[in-house]
Amino acid sequence: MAETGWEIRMSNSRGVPYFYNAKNNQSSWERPAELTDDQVKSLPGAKYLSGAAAAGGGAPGQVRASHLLVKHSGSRRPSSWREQNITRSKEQAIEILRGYQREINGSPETFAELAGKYSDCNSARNGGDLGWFGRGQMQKPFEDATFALPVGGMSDVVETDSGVHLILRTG
Ligand SMILES: N=C(N)NCCC[C@H](NC(=O)[C@@H]1CCC/C1=C/[C@H](COP(=O)(O)O)NC=O)C(N)=O
Repeated sequence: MAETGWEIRMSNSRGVPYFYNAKNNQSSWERPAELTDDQVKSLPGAKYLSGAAAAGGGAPGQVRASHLLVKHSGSRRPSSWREQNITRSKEQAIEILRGYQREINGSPETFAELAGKYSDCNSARNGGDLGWFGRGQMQKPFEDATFALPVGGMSDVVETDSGVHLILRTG
């Protein structure tokens, strides 16, 4: 809990984040006026905030996305925080990712939770959030898939040299 007592929780009923203060048991759909941008971004649960709310939006032409990456033996770096030496085949990686895709079933909250547990990218610590990026920053298949999604949209399986991904566009 941050020193202010505020944290961000996901409302199951509405499927959107809200602000909760455990110190005085106060909750609010709107961002508390006393919190600065930096304070909001570092609150517990900030990963649930949409792009605009969490990081004050990106520059024009930028998008924001989260991803769930499953690496395989052919990945450019077949190692991650989860597994020192990744030996699964690409086919196995796709099968595993399809399992997560079924469990996510279109829910951004479940996406963030599964990415946080299973993604082979360090962004797992932020529920898969990669922040804002423009064209030319990510590998092309990932960039094209993200820019083709509507905000809130989820990709099918996308392949890059890193492995296989599910992408959720958040901004
Ligand atoms: N701007 C942000 N937040 N970070 C820089 C991203 C650099 C970019 N990365 C990617 O394209 C892969 C695929 C999509 C996400 C991503 C994440 C990779 C995946 O893991 P790795 O294959 O590296 O072990 N981990 C970090 O880079 C690149 N041009 O290589």
